[in-house]
Amino acid sequence: MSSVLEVRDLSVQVNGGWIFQGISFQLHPGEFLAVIGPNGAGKSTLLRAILGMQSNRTGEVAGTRQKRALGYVPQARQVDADTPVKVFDFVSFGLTHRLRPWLTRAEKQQVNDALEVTDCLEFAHRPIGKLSGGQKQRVYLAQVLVRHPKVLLLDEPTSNLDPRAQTQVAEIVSHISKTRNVSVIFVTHDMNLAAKYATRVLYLTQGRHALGTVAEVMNTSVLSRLYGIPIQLVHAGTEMVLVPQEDAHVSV
Ligand SMILES: Nc1ncnc2c1ncn2[C@@H]1O[C@H](COP(=O)(O)OP(=O)(O)OP(=O)(O)O)[C@@H](O)[C@H]1O
Repeated sequence: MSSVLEVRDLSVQVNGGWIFQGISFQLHPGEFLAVIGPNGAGKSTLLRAILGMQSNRTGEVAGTRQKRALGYVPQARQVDADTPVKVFDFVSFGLTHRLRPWLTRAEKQQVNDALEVTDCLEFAHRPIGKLSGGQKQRVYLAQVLVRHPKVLLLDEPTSNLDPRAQTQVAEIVSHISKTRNVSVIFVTHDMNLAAKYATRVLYLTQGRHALGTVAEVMNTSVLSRLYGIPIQLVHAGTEMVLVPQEDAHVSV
């Protein structure tokens, strides 16, 4: 199967230290790659490096000649509560070559399609500033989907959302990935969310990384190597929790 994106030996160095080093992977159509790791591990830096927005990058990114093939939603986008722009118009700003003040019938259909697949139709004519955090995340997703990207790069689209809204966003992204063959790079802190939806996981921490299926990466030996200390992976019901070895006696 041909890949839509190929990352070869990607490294970023800042102030003489490596944020990450030698990351290589191929992303296939419809794949859902979760990038996980603690604060400051370099997850956002990795997305920026893939997009060519990061200085001090070495390595290569191939397979995406057209910029619009990449749909990027950066971390923590902010829209002022008083912003009067209606959701429909906000999503239409994502259309390429939107230089005219009107939309063609085909463009309106594109916007409606993006609103529908992200479950935003019911508030399409409300001001975006008045929406909840989860609703806004879906609108940001719709704004990039309107261009029919081949790859979605989503930087923590579920942070600061309650569990129900997190699941709703992840379900929508997973559905788009499966039904439209869109590849996804989904940054999250939440390894349980990653384990539920990802076909592969890239775990970053302390300049080290591991890439593979959930079972290949989310295990005691790989995590202990990444963190450089013995780590136990404790299963608490349906959830996984990382426990440093000295605290492994903690009952859950
Ligand atoms: N251009 C730069 N100049 C200086 N430091 C940088 C630069 N780019 C990234 N960094 C540093 O790289 C590290 C990784 O940051 P990054 O935001 O990628 O981590 P993250 O895993 O996304 O964190 P979080 O989960 O908190 O969002 C941080 O220590 C950050 O300060």
